[in-house]
Amino acid sequence: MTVRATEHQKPGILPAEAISALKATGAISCRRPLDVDQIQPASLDLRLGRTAWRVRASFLPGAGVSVKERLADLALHDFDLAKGAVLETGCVYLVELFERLKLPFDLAAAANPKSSTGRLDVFVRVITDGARAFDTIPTGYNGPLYLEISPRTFPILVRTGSRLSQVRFRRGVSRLSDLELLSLQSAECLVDAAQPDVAAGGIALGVDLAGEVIPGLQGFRAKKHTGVIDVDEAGVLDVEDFWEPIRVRPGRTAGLVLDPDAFYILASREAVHVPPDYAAEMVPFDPLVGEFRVHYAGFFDPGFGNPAAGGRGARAVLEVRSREVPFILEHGQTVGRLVYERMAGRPGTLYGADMRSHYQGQGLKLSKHFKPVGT
Ligand SMILES: Nc1ccn([C@H]2C[C@H](O)[C@@H](COP(=O)(O)OP(=O)(O)OP(=O)(O)O)O2)c(=O)n1
Repeated sequence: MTVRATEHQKPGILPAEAISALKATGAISCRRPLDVDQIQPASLDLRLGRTAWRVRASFLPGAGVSVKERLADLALHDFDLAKGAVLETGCVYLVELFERLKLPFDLAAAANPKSSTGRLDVFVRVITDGARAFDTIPTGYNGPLYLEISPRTFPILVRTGSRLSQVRFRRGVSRLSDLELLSLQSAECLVDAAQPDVAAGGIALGVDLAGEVIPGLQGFRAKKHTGVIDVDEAGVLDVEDFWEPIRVRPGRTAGLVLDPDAFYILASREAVHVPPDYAAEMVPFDPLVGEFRVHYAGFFDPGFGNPAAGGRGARAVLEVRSREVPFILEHGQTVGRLVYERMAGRPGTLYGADMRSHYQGQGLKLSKHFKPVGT
């Protein structure tokens, strides 16, 4: 007898409704009730708990060792986040999250910084007890979650309940092959490129350095020695206090020399679209191209850029840093790949259908903390 797979049993990324069901069955538990908007179309935002530890260095506990055991050696001091605290650049902090997981044996989870966190150049990664890899929570994991936080450019003000990271739940294998990706590209136009480049399970994204998104503007370079950014306050900061605009120089080749000490916000040349039954993730274009790194935050929600959810194709935001040496980026150069995965079911609310979505239909967009510029 064949049993018809229900939405909650099908392979794929779990939609909001199935994430709610995990909460109901105790696979997700929290020390305080979920915030109303904490479950997103294909992910759950994770909240900072009360205590932060400043640690000597980033670490992975390794098999059989708990994070608390490692903290006994590595913590320099701890402090309370209840009334808010500033996390300084160049330091590594660890915070226990409110959410705990007790995953069934057919469900794994993967964490990623929220887009707003990546756009501020705050490096965050989830670790678990016994972890041998960051941001990876294996099937059957039963235990607490911790967030490593390391602000790179701006000092940030965080508090208990701040949401810097998010987690997706995945059943089985749901990634599209190159062939499936090509056929979805012709049916749905995932990336509006004249000649889409599909390889290694991803579709290539290039960088716009010709000022096609906001005329005359290539992007933004972060200023140094700035004030503090409150991660929970949207739309309040003046762009010029934190960013220098990088302008296109008429008559010059559209390129940009990346300074290894600087952080840049750029936009993809192509508009991106995620159909409602899929979720996407931006991955580095080629790990062998080690000169620069694009993006820390790579989850793209079902409905991003989709007409059904008020989008009309939206640019991906590229968070870019050069590594050891200055590196020249050229207009249109491939900087990342979007991989697409099937959803286990279509989420009831798509990204952008809700007024709280900050980046639907975006052009070259800084994080939500800044007053809007351009598009
Ligand atoms: N490098 C990236 C990563 C993501 N996104 C887009 C696709 C996502 O669907 C959208 C929102 O991502 P998050 O949910 O991570 O962002 P926030 O939670 O910070 O924003 P919001 O408050 O709008 O949910 O941003 C992007 O343009 N460029």
